[in-house]
Amino acid sequence: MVVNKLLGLFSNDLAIDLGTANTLVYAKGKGIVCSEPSVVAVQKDARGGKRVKAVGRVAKEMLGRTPGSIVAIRPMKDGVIADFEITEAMLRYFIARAHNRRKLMRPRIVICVPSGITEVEKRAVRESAEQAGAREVFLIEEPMAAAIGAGLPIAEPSGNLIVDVGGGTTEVAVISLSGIVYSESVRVGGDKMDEAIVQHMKRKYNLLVGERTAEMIKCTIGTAYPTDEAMTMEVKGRDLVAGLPKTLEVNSDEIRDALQEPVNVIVEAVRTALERTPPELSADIVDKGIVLAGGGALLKNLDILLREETGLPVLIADDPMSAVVLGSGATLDEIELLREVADNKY
Ligand SMILES: Nc1ncnc2c1ncn2[C@@H]1O[C@H](COP(=O)(O)OP(=O)(O)OP(=O)(O)O)[C@@H](O)[C@H]1O
Repeated sequence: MVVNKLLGLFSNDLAIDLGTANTLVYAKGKGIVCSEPSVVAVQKDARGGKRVKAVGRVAKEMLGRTPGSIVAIRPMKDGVIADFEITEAMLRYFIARAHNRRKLMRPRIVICVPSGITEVEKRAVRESAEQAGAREVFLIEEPMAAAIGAGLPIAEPSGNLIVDVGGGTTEVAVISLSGIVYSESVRVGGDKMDEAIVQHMKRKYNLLVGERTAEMIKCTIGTAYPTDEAMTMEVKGRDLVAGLPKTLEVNSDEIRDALQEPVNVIVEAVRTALERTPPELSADIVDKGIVLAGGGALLKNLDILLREETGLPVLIADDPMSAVVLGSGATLDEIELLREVADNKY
């Protein structure tokens, strides 16, 4: 135990939740050392070359606010790498940050990937991490990491249903005996909810709002199921007819209607998982209920809606946004667990 602790102190192994919305890094022996939006601001020069100007929170501030020569990019889209080069630059930056920019031995890295991604996409993630300096790369499927991070007894011969609602994807998985018995990944998550709010503002008010404003509306007054009292907030955007900045008030009922379509896709994915779960494991889930993780789990009353729709108890993980990185971080301390749950097809 003491030896393990000491090894942890000197090791530079990392676990990374490379998410569509946020990237979290866990360093062995230290815990979460970095949690930043997955955004990179790139400056283009006259010859078409690209230079990374900012990464993370600073780059997210620039989204939708950049002059012509700078672009703020989200290199991950729908849970997968949309821009390989920028993802690699982002990973390199986060790895350096996690190590306080000290050049140490090349780390062993555990990276979480959505369960629905193809072998080609997996190879892209693996190569990105290798290019960014990893000595050895292990891939773990997000719902497995989320289940470990949420403290579910994944190794027991008993069914656990985990729903991880991220920015780009929602992963629904039934886990038993350290394996995924059934999984469903839909490319709908927080981003699609933001898009639905942008569309609603355009359609109903002729008001153009940016994705950051839409996200703020969702996090402030967005709900999946009616609340006791309606909430309101002021929203600023650009009037599409007059072309001028405008402020107006929106309420939680209309935002709930706007969110209905993406939220229903999530509910349907959970229903499908329940229908396809082997009966013995279904019986376990009836007792233990559904566990929600990922930032989308924080959408108000999503747990209540799922409870109404399935008749099952629904719990939200203690720290839903960190569940995936905490779960993958835990595998750095338990090499046996890592070998059991990692995708070792390479
Ligand atoms: N209070 C809140 N209410 C609703 N949504 C929220 C809240 N807080 C965060 N979110 C949403 O959670 C999403 C980010 O969650 P998370 O960090 O788990 O995703 P990710 O891991 O980056 O994505 P993916 O798993 O798809 O790769 C964003 O869409 C964000 O807007």
